[in-house]
Amino acid sequence: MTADAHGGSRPATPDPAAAGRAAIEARRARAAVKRALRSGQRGPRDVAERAWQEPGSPEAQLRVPAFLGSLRGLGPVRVERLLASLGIAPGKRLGALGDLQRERVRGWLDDVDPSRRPRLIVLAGPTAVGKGTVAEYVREHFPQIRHSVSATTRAPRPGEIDGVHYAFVSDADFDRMVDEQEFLEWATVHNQSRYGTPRSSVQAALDEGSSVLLEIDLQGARQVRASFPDAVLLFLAPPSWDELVRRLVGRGTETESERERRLQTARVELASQPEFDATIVNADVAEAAHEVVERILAAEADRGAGELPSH
Ligand SMILES: Nc1ncnc2c1ncn2[C@@H]1O[C@H](COP(=O)(O)OP(=O)(O)OP(=O)(O)O)[C@@H](O)[C@H]1O
Ligand SMILES: Nc1nc2c(ncn2[C@@H]2O[C@H](COP(=O)(O)O)[C@@H](O)[C@H]2O)c(=O)[nH]1
Repeated sequence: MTADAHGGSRPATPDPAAAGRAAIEARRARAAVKRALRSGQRGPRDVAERAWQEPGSPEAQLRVPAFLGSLRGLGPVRVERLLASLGIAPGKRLGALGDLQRERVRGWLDDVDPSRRPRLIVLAGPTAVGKGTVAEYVREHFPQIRHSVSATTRAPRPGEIDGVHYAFVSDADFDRMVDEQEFLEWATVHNQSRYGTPRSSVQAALDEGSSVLLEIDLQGARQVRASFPDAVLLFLAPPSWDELVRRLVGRGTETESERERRLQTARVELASQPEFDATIVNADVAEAAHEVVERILAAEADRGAGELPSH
């Protein structure tokens, strides 16, 4: 609103050029969602859930026929029949579906690809090998894969955001979370700080049909292996020891003594590679991230991950 000559207010003058630019941008964003669906880079379940969680998103603005028509093997005739059987009008946007229609879409998507099951994926490896960097690439390029946000008692590094990179908690809070069995696994890492994977958010993501990536240490990986035999354990290895040290020093976030402590743990972690389902060498971030995703997709197509047992 802007003030008028009489001190009142009136709606801001519409700016047709700005509105036109916004419309073009929105169209582009919807086209990107359709491309990702067509290429398999994003799954239909992920797109639908995003549409229902974020009403303003490009996913929510996508019309249902455009959404369905982007799935492999669905031509216009099958889309029309499907819309009729799901009781959805052709002009409807994905985000505007009612609860019953959403349930019908979910059920149909589950039937379409019953072989695909969400999996718990562990990405472990020595300090500074690039776990966080590779996980970030996966997060940016493959949003259908969820990432668990761990709780930790260590202090945030510059630029780290509470709730995004970690939930930074006090020792007392961590004790309480352990007592209340809130962690799916937890460990004291590098003999210094405690880190744990929250059980409830991981279970929620699996329930929504998404695989979940846990970026955790070797002790955590072993606990996951023991509790969830279906989990896939990936080991990220450096091209060489010298390169690992270069990356640790280059990151510049630890003191000399902290680096020494981390490198001691790294030797133990490197020796544990045979315990993992696969080793991926992180020479190039994009290549390593694509290999991680290929392993996840192969595991999803392989067999189901059951409910998380309570322990
Ligand atoms: N393929 C790569 N080539 C060169 N540098 C890389 C590569 N991958 C990661 N790095 C760099 O290595 C450093 C460590 O990466 P990152 O912090 O992701 O490691 P990490 O395994 O998560 O470490 P930590 O376990 O200590 O948290 C960063 O400076 C990052 O930019
Ligand atoms: N067992 C767990 N290990 C975790 C978890 N979250 C992170 N980590 C690992 O800790 C080290 C150090 O991390 P940094 O951020 O302080 O450099 C690294 O190996 C992480 O993978 C967790 O929830 N459980």
